[in-house]
Amino acid sequence: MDAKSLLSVSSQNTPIPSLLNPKNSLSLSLVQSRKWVSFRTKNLLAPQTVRYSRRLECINSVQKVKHAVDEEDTKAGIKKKNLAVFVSGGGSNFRSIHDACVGGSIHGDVVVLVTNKLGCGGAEYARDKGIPVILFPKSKDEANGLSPTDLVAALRKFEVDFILLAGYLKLIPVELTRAFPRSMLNIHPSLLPAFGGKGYYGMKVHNAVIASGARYSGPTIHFVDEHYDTGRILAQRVVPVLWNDTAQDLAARVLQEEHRLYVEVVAALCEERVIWREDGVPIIQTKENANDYS
Ligand SMILES: Nc1nc2c(c(=O)[nH]1)N[C@@H](CN(C=O)c1ccc(C(=O)N[C@@H](CCC(=O)O)C(=O)O)cc1)CN2
Ligand SMILES: NCC(=O)N[C@@H]1O[C@H](COP(=O)([O-])[O-])[C@@H](O)[C@H]1O
Repeated sequence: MDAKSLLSVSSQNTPIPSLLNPKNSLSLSLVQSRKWVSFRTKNLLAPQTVRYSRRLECINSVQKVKHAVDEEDTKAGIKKKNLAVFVSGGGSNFRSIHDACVGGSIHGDVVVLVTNKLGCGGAEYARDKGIPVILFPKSKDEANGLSPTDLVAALRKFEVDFILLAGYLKLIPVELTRAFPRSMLNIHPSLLPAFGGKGYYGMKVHNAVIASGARYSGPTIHFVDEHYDTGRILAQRVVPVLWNDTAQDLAARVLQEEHRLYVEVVAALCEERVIWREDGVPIIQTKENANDYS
């Protein structure tokens, strides 16, 4: 079945997640599994799809177009990275990262979205952008969710390089942390290790910070291990906590900084500028000076 017929097939909501995976180009495979959640194709002409439709139109000179696409896929000899984003809520960090990928400031593509809430804002945004959505984990009210081993297999099929947790509220099982060593990040809305761990998510974090009288807060981005919020810290930003701040005021100030920080850090990750110090602490090589780290 060639790509064009796959495109028409997808309009019947048949899942063809690999369609948007740049690695599959014209030899697209149809994923025959009732467990995939298909994506809406109404806005299939999202930027990355326009690039593929150009490839479809130039089928007779695929070598020239493919070469052009390959140039887009490598930057200074570095392969473009495939990203999986995990969300449970509105997905504003996911949108920031996706926008940065489309705009080119992140040398990556969001190839799949994973969520435990199919109706959340992040999943809706993904479907509107033609990004495949996977339900994880299985639960009593979402029986169609994937098991950890099925999820690892699905992420391998998408050739995912990095996993980015962005407001995902379930514990990532050890099957995933072992399958993606030093390749999974999470963003947390406090200066870890303070105000982290089980029970610390969303507004609960900001309420605790305000109640503690802390004068500073801010986002932390860390690698993910098998426990909540204990992985190696990669980046932090500090924002002030004002004397008359409500938890909502603080949440908004931290979230604004999250959007900036996550895009900066994922850009460094995709450009292979994350280095591991001998003591196991990850650091970021600055874009401007290869001898300077943050
Ligand atoms: N293995 C890991 N999994 C996850 C991590 C991690 O560091 N390692 N980070 C979290 C994100 N997170 C904080 O950044 C976090 C999310 C949720 C919770 C929590 O207490 N969840 C509740 C359930 C909430 C719900 O279902 O609505 C709970 O487990 O009781 C703490 C921290 C993502 N996964
Ligand atoms: N402990 C995890 C946690 O609390 N994560 C937080 O959830 C929010 C998700 O917002 P978003 O869905 O708009 O990106 C963000 O503030 C993120 O730091």
